[in-house]
Amino acid sequence: MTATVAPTVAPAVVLDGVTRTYRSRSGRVHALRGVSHAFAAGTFTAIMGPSGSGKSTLMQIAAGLDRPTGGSVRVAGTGLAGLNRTTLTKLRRELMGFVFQQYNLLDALTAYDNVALPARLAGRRADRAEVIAALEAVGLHGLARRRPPELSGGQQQRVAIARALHTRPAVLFADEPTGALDRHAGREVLELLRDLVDAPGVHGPAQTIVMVTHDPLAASYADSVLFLADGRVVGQMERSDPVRIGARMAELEAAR
Ligand SMILES: Nc1ncnc2c1ncn2[C@@H]1O[C@H](COP(=O)(O)OP(=O)(O)OP(=O)(O)O)[C@@H](O)[C@H]1O
Repeated sequence: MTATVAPTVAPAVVLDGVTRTYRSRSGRVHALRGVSHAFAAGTFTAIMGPSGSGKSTLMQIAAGLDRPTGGSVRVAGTGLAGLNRTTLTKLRRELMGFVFQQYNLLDALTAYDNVALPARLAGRRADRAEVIAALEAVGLHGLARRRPPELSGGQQQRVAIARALHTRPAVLFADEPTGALDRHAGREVLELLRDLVDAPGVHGPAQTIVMVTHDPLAASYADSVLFLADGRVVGQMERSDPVRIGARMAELEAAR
């Protein structure tokens, strides 16, 4: 009998024993105390935890925006340690996309030009078909000529997602992407993120997403939720509902 071996896909992001210590006036702050985790390619992970648990630090380090005090980070097979700033910036542009609570769009530019901007800043010509494809992927093709003030908050966030996707990143980092949106617009953005992982045929290869959030509803769209407390991973929950996720968060808050 032949054993069936599941195909192994290299993880998009691997953190191995990552520590981060900040020096402050009141002494040392251990923001991360040894975090190891592999974010599988083509999966959507939410990072949750009480305020100050290390979520932003983890995201910054995974994205090469900050360096760990100890341990290592690999993104799409490349170790970030020892890369100089220029190489790291290039790697970030090529491998990573970012979406934040604030959309960070330029009001003077159309949606199309906002999406094309990163390629232009990198000295490349933005491919028209690819920009349109990115806008189509977020459901905004018909609004390509509008400027951000002529779009709703949810539509603006979708432009920001299209801008992040345009470079076809190996991993999309999202920091509270629905934090500034009302519930309805927030759900639409979360459904879009979910679709990017579920429907690779429509949008290109299955997207890897790492999202920091305080919102159990947002986390319920992820394949798994990684819980942090006091700089450590204290649990992981496979795709779950907002009530269970919220209950786990309440336990962590109560234990502080
Ligand atoms: N630049 C810094 N200098 C000193 N301490 C810092 C710095 N950045 C973060 N910290 C500390 O590191 C710890 C983790 O912070 P971090 O911002 O990663 O937490 P978080 O889980 O993202 O919090 P929040 O949910 O409030 O955004 C906190 O105690 C914070 O005060």
